[in-house]
Amino acid sequence: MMARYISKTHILVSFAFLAVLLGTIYIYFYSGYAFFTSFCQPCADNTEKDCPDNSRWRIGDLKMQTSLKYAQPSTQKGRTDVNPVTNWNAPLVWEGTFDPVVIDAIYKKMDPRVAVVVFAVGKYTRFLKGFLETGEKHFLVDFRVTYYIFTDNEKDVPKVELGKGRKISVVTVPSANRWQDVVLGRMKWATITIDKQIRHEADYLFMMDIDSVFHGRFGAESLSQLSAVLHRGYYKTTREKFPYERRAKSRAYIPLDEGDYYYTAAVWGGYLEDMYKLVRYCYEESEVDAKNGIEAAWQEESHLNKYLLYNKPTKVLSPEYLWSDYDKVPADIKVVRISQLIKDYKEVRPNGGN
Ligand SMILES: CC(=O)N[C@H]1[C@@H](OP(=O)(O)OP(=O)(O)OC[C@H]2O[C@@H](n3ccc(=O)[nH]c3=O)[C@H](O)[C@@H]2O)O[C@H](CO)[C@H](O)[C@@H]1O
Ligand SMILES: [Mn+2]
Repeated sequence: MMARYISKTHILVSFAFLAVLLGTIYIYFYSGYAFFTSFCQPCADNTEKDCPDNSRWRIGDLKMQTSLKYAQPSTQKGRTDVNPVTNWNAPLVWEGTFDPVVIDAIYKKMDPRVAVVVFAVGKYTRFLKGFLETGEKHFLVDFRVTYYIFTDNEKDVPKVELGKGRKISVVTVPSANRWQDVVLGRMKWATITIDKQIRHEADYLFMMDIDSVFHGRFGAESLSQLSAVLHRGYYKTTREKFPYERRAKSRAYIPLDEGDYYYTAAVWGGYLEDMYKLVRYCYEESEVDAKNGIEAAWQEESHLNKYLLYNKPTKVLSPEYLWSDYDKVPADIKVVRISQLIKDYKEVRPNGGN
């Protein structure tokens, strides 16, 4: 009787042990596989050796030191003239929706390596000095920043004094005859260079136009997995007026009755691998368009807007994060953090036009 009882228990325990063992083996292999595919998939040649672990830096616990002094946040008072949240519950960042003291205290603990990709091809090298000098005053001050300057003219890259932990890295790219080829070429050369170099050196990446000057704080409040900026020209416009690509033949096509916002392609940022995926998407989609004999209305900006409609950004930045000297500053823009310069399009671009 006792022997039979023991053997029953024994069998049960053995089964349980076997189940746990098989489960563990399955989870180990399955999640190992999922992990492998999730971070190696974005690599161009899909080989393991070219896939460094860029999951190291993530916006993590929002920890802050003790004894930091700052104004108490209110549950009642805040911006009421603008909407500080999207309908998918992501922050929409405006002056007055964050406390720089708190944000800096939190994000400096995380200390990401930030890459800024800018192109200065042809006559656009003239914008480098102003961009870099003002960037040093206002852009992620005290953070680790590397400006990747893509140019066809290395000798026109100015010497600019950089803060501690900040660098310039020059990448040579070919000249172009059409400005459209430069703006679309950005997606191609950025894809290649992120793949080869930048992903080994950075955790976070911004893509920016060079024809701009910083005027105010552009800080860690802008960081998230994927952050996009509202285009200053369309942030109060109904969706059918957005300058999305409207021809169904293009991969960037968006129908008139769809759309959240119109985002600019002149400032966008995110975790390195998320940005890599998006930059590469814009490159590949524009290649498909080219094969079909079409170029999207606003080049990579059209593809970017298509992507962000169906893959929502985790933070939306107000037009404070890219204004333009062409436009008067309205009352709801309390701070112009960075602004596009007025330029003579005909003179500065290889094939004129705007
Ligand atoms: C505010 C905004 O929405 N900007 C977009 C708008 O820019 P813009 O009209 O401001 O275009 P742009 O002339 O600044 O060109 C975009 C960027 O490409 C680079 N560049 C361009 C031409 C050239 O000969 N050499 C050179 O280096 C440079 O970094 C420049 O800042 O339309 C472009 C093309 O559709 C892009 O989508 C821009 O992001
Ligand atoms: Mn521009």
